[in-house]
Amino acid sequence: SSPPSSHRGYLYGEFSDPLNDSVRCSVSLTQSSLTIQRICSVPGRTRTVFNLSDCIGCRAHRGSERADVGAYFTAYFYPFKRRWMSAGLTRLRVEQCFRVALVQDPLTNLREAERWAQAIREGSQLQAPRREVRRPCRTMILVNPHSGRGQALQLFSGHIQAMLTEASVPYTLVITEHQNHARELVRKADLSKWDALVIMSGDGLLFEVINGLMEREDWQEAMQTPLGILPGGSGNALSASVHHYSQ
Ligand SMILES: Nc1ncnc2c1ncn2[C@@H]1O[C@H](COP(=O)(O)OP(=O)(O)OP(=O)(O)O)[C@@H](O)[C@H]1O
Repeated sequence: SSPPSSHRGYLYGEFSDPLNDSVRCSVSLTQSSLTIQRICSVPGRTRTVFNLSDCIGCRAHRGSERADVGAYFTAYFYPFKRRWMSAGLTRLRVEQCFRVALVQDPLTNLREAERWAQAIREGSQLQAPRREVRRPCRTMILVNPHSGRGQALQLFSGHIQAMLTEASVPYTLVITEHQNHARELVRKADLSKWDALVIMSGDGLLFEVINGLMEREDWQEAMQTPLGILPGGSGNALSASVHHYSQ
């Protein structure tokens, strides 16, 4: 890789494809976007632009092979795309990984990958004015394993867990064990430990959590805690309404 130049809000570098070292691309980061241009002699559609407002996170890491001196940074985007055979737009996950091999020293390469990852993370946070929760967002996630067809936990580990890791969201998972478990927990919890409470269930568990918050002595302050709902029930009417009105 050639050494990147940087000045206010701008970073430029040349990296290789992690799967094929001979495929190289130039990457430039501005305050609002990440542009990837494939370096090749054949003209064509080789330029891709990602908005940083669609980026949920970026991490730097070493390769899986010990002998690999290169380091990597991977950015996770969720741009709106048209799903095949579907009329509406939906957010689809796109992962972009780059190999940094400036020098033969793995640590220097890792430091450079970290620098890029941090710049992309900071840029994406600045581009998301609607995100009101602070970062890192310490989250308590309550899952009712019996919600819907009993698949809420499976949905969590299949879809949500990886997104939280990619977005560097530290979380504590609580699997409810009985009716009113969430209500009692929230009523007594030290809410200063959490920046957000997220419920993965149908409507019933959110109802419990709101009741638990309202039953506290400090309910006025407690009700300011950001709440999130991930559809895990059968109907998910509340979750669909919240999503609809938040657009
Ligand atoms: N481990 C548990 N065992 C039994 N009941 C539970 C448990 N955890 C939560 N509950 C209770 O189950 C009720 C129903 O949960 P929830 O609304 O999440 O699922 P659902 O009824 O399947 O979803 P939907 O409302 O979409 O049909 C809640 O009111 C909650 O009190």
